[in-house]
Amino acid sequence: MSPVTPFVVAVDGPAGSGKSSVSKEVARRLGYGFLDTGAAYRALAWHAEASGIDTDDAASVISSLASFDYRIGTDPAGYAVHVGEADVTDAIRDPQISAVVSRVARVPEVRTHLIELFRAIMAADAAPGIVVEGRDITTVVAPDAPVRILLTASEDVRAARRSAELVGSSTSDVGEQMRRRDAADAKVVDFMTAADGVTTVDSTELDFDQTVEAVIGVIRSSQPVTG
Ligand SMILES: Nc1ncnc2c1ncn2[C@@H]1O[C@H](COP(=O)(O)OP(=O)(O)OP(=O)(O)O)[C@@H](O)[C@H]1O
Ligand SMILES: Nc1ccn([C@@H]2O[C@H](COP(=O)(O)O)[C@@H](O)[C@H]2O)c(=O)n1
Repeated sequence: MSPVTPFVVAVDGPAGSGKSSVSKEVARRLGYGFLDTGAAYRALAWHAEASGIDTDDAASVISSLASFDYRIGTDPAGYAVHVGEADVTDAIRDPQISAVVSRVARVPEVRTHLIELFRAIMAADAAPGIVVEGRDITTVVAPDAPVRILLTASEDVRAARRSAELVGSSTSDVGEQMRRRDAADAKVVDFMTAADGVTTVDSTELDFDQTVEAVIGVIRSSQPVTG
């Protein structure tokens, strides 16, 4: 296993639970790096579609890894995702990518390849800590992280928050797409129940700032008091 930076904050949870937005803000406030792992699966789905590959065909998806020139920064203030020369930061959020991303994420060779990449990024990060978020971070990518959090919220609240971002989409359609993606992803990894040693932060009744503070509270309570 590759080495990881000394202070990793691992965050997982279901779709729309706030993993990326909350983790990014936590990292910004603490001066930590931020790694959005879902962006890599999304970018690979984008790359496969852009290359005319059938994302249902695992062998073709695996072969697309050879030309997958993926780059993501860890500065929470300068978040950007590139595949080759293309800036795909916005394109990978398209509902069309959300609809197919689970197909590439279920391929074991893809997961092995990307998990190695995530561990290398974590190990190379120069910040004093790094907040890493995605479906399997507390259980597979960084099971030994000193802080492990399952960020969640009720299905209705998650659907309402996500649909508020998407112009022209009803909450019920968005909720249905999230349910479908969570069901597909849950066949690969469990992100609905907290594993041993993982702290649950439920933001159903919290606003964004309260959720960020709750996560920072968990991080602070897990650090030894000095001085
Ligand atoms: N506590 C909160 N209160 C209000 N809005 C929130 C809260 N937490 C997150 N949000 C908002 O909910 C939306 C979904 O959050 P985000 O995209 O970070 O979720 P995610 O878990 O990364 O989703 P996905 O796995 O689908 O990428 C965003 O618009 C975010 O600003
Ligand atoms: N650690 C991860 C992260 C993501 N995935 C897959 O990617 C999809 C998109 O992730 P978002 O966090 O951006 O929503 C997600 O639905 C999973 O299919 C993963 O498998 N493991």
